[in-house]
Amino acid sequence: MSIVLNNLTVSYQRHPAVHHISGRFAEGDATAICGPNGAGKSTLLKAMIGALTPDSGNVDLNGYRRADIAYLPQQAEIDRSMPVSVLELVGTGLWHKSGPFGKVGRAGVERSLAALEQVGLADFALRPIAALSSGQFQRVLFARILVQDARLILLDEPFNAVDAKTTEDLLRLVAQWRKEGRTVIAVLHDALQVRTHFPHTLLMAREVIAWGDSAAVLSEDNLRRAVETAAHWQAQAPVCGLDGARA
Ligand SMILES: Nc1ncnc2c1ncn2[C@@H]1O[C@H](COP(=O)(O)OP(=O)(O)OP(=O)(O)O)[C@@H](O)[C@H]1O
Repeated sequence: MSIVLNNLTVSYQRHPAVHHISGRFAEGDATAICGPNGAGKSTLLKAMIGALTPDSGNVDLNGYRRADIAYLPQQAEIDRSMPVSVLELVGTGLWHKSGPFGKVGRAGVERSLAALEQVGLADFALRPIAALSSGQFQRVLFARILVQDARLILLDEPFNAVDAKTTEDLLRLVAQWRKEGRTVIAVLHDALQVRTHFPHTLLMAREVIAWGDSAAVLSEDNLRRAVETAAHWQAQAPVCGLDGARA
């Protein structure tokens, strides 16, 4: 079962952010989505979860329902002033079982605590989420994905503003998800990370620049083409750096 993009176009106020993209994400595979700032990467993920409606084309989820998809937005999109504890936030990962206002129950609490243990934050359960550092908060969001137990995991820049140790720990979870046969799709800017942990890459600049084996896709030539394509509609366009840094 794979996820297929059929000639997908998604626009904001009729300006396409994703333009005629076709291709497929294989079941159980880990794919990175790379490209310059403003290339439409986040827009693509939002279209995949149904938060944005395509102007044309479609996303064929091949039977995945919304409850089968765990989606991690960019941290900047999450309101951390919400008065909820770490444990409560992790428990919302069970929403597809408990309903939006439902109680998670003892089993749910235990599952959430186990997930927090797995991300190294067992002692943080009762703290307010506002009191966490960026890296700790990202660990909590990964714990939420663990309890959600989704077949398809979409991550938008999951290691942004996260230190090396936390990134390493969270990448271990990604490796575990791959072993468990889950499909992982992550927007990333670090080419070294992509090559090491994600066998396939979609390099995009509104349209597909290249899609396939990560090492081949992240060639200097393709990265240059991504920047050039983006330069038509953007003054500045950083892209995956070959040295692993955000160029
Ligand atoms: N809510 C919105 N309303 C209008 N335009 C938007 C909106 N969100 C994104 N855009 C525009 O759509 C384009 C693609 O944005 P998107 O956030 O998908 O890119 P991205 O590749 O994820 O970028 P980045 O690497 O900077 O996160 C950009 O030109 C952006 O300005």
